[in-house]
Amino acid sequence: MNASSATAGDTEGRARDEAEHRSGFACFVGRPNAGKSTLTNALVGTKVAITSTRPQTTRHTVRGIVHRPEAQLVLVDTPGLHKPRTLLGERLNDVVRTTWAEVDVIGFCLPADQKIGPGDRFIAGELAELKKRTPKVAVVTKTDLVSSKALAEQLLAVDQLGRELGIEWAEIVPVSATEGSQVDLLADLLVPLLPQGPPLYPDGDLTDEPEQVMVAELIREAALEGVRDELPHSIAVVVEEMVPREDRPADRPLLDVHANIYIERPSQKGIVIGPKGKRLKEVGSSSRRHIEALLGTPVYLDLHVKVAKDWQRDPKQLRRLGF
Ligand SMILES: Nc1nc2c(ncn2[C@@H]2O[C@H](COP(=O)(O)OP(=O)(O)OP(=O)(O)O)[C@@H](O)[C@H]2O)c(=O)[nH]1
Repeated sequence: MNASSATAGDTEGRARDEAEHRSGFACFVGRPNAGKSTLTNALVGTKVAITSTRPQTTRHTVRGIVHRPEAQLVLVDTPGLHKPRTLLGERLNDVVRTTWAEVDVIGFCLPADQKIGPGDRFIAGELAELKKRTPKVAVVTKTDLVSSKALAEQLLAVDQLGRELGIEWAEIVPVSATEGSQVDLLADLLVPLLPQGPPLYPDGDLTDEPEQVMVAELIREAALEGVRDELPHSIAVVVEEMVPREDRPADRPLLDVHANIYIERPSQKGIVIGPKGKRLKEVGSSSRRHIEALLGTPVYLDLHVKVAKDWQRDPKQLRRLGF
């Protein structure tokens, strides 16, 4: 084979590869605590979405990106859809619906260890109403927590739920995100449901969430650890500034991060700060470690606690806090 025919063959091969490449957006929906964030992390292979044992901790739409030679799957992680009680709750549900309308495939997460309940039916009902014919994959999560008999029953129940509501599942996939079981299989099954197209993001990108938002989420996650049950929904974090410290030697950089933790009532200040500032210090040092790991640079973290009175019910404050 001479040089020119080899080149022509290569070009053809590349054109064929590009024609077969698939790319698109997927989102996981499901009731709070269904395991959506953990699954996103397991698929992407790094900590991009915030997980916690508390429900409704994912406020921002975080994208994780799964890179495959033949496909790129962009995961959009939404807050849990739930019956709204406050203005914030309504806004969150709007975010969820807007996301659903934009993605190429929806993964509906149902935990294997809990019977299908009203929360799941509420979401399934909304999915059935979706006008666009977006493929829906039922993902039965946390399979490590149940016996194979219980899992089989749950898979049947999910199938039945689809029949009742007129949803045609493209697939029903059992996974365990914490054990990494069937996670790759799920990606394999999602890819063919994406439209053909070139990669949407540069190779190697894991998320396009602005760094400041991710840093704020890491601080909020740390601030939520071990606090009273009513507090989580009252905390918002805004990173005001991230600037490299001047006059540092090139081999010893330092990034100054200034962030505010907002609470709703003055009475909550003590909970966040703790006796003699002990809790706030812990929040600072634990989130700083995560931020340094995320950004790959030493960080000086300057944290302040501020009261934004009843921010969840105030449209102006919600906008300022990024909702
Ligand atoms: N045993 C087990 N636990 C899991 C698995 N996936 C998630 N969890 C746990 O379930 C809890 C909730 O998981 P998340 O991923 O935060 O759930 P989520 O659906 O994103 O929750 P929201 O942000 O509230 O909507 C956490 O304590 C996870 O560690 C799994 O595969 N196995």
